[in-house]
Amino acid sequence: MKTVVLYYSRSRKTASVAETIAQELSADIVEIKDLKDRSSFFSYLNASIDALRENKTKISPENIDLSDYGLIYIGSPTWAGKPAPAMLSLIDSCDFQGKDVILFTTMGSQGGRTVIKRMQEKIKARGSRMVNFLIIKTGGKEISEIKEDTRKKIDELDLKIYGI
Ligand SMILES: Cc1cc2nc3c(=O)[nH]c(=O)nc-3n(C[C@H](O)[C@H](O)[C@H](O)COP(=O)(O)O)c2cc1C
Repeated sequence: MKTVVLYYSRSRKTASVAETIAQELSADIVEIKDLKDRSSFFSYLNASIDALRENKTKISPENIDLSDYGLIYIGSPTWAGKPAPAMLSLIDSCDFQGKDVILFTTMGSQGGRTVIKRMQEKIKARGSRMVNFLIIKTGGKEISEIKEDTRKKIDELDLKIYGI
């Protein structure tokens, strides 16, 4: 059973978690891009509003063929206690029927639980089940620390036993 890691990342923190997971688990990895420019400091407020309202956004790739995969990791940063719009848009556009899913989120300090809960509801409605989840705190941390924290979590949660 093949594993894939799908993620969105605005400032590369969720990307570093996703890359560590893919490396440790020898999984495929796909980055989802949000076609709305969210790079400037001023887009922060808009990004939070979009997340809070669960506004859809245009993404690339628009959807992903998951038929080769049995286990799917889905990762998003925490935005105003919600998943980033790119990941909710992706979940709505892919076929998750019968898949096992492990969700992960990064956050500065708080709100990760509600992100996991919301993504869990969304994937359940699309016919898959969450088998585990990870929340990684990134506030004040270097990328190397975030990667180390991710490796520790992978061991702690025994994530290598899934998808064998
Ligand atoms: C629009 C926006 C909203 C955010 N809201 C929260 C939040 O509610 N709680 C929190 O702990 N961090 C919040 N953060 C911080 C990010 O969740 C955190 O820095 C995350 O690791 C960034 O991931 P990324 O580098 O993959 O984009 C927010 C960041 C942005 C840009």
